[in-house]
Amino acid sequence: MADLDWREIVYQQPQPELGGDASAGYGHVLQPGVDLSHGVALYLDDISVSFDGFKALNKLSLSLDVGELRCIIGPNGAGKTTMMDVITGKTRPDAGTAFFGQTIDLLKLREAEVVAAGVGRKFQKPTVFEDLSVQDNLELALKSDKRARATLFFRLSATQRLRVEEVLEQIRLHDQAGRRAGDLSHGQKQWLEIGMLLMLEPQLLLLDEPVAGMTDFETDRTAELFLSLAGKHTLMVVEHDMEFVRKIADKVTVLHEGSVLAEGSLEQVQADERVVEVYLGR
Ligand SMILES: Nc1ncnc2c1ncn2[C@@H]1O[C@H](COP(=O)(O)OP(=O)(O)OP(=O)(O)O)[C@@H](O)[C@H]1O
Repeated sequence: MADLDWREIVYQQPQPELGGDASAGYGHVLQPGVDLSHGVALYLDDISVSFDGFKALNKLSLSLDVGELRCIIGPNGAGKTTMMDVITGKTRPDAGTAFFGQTIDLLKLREAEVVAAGVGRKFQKPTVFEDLSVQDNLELALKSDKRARATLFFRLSATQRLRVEEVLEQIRLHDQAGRRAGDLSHGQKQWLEIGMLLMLEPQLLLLDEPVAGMTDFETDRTAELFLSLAGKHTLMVVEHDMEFVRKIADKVTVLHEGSVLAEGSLEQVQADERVVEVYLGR
């Protein structure tokens, strides 16, 4: 026992009941990594969600490979936000299956548990702590993570500092570390919020309209950032800006009326008559 690193002991713990009580203490938060051994990061099958009889999702099936950067497009009301709500535990579907990796049944987890399992979600509007510096925002993200709190307890502050530096480089705000977050541009705030998610080292990142309101320069920088994150993380990007999608997309999924209408390269889906009809018909 004495030869073992404490962190190894923690992360090798047997799988706790993932559907267990979020307040159950460290037994709950010390989850082993998501099992990505079969190359699938996210698996949704036959998901349906109804709001007062209206089907926001209608037998939606979709899967993302590990490290993939998937763009999700579709007209207003297609069900994109609802799909992210299902993945993150905000909305429970009436039917269907949703797995994160091989073993984590997302439909049994609460929102905080989904985050702890390694799913980060970025909403459209940036929500950084405006009065804190860029660096403090990143540190705060780490401190709010229960896994990190466990490591803090064991004084791994050097590791944390290193992580902050790494993320500052990734989001290209290293020369802005001491700046008040409220004084950043809109795009920089978005990057900072993405950085706050990255502090928790999520396997899967869900990004909702990340370039809305950005300048062309910021949009290009965001494309570079996402391309650099792909491979290390699995990314699901919901976006209406087709120029941005063109810059980053490998595979594109088109949602319409709560189901997958088409899937393929951007060129393939844009050439699909059903897709053209859905967009032009509005
Ligand atoms: N809580 C709710 N109650 C009732 N209807 C809802 C609710 N949430 C979503 N809807 C409806 O479900 C459908 C899908 O909405 P959703 O927000 O998922 O679409 P979307 O593809 O994200 O659209 P947008 O591109 O406009 O953000 C819409 O018709 C919406 O009005």
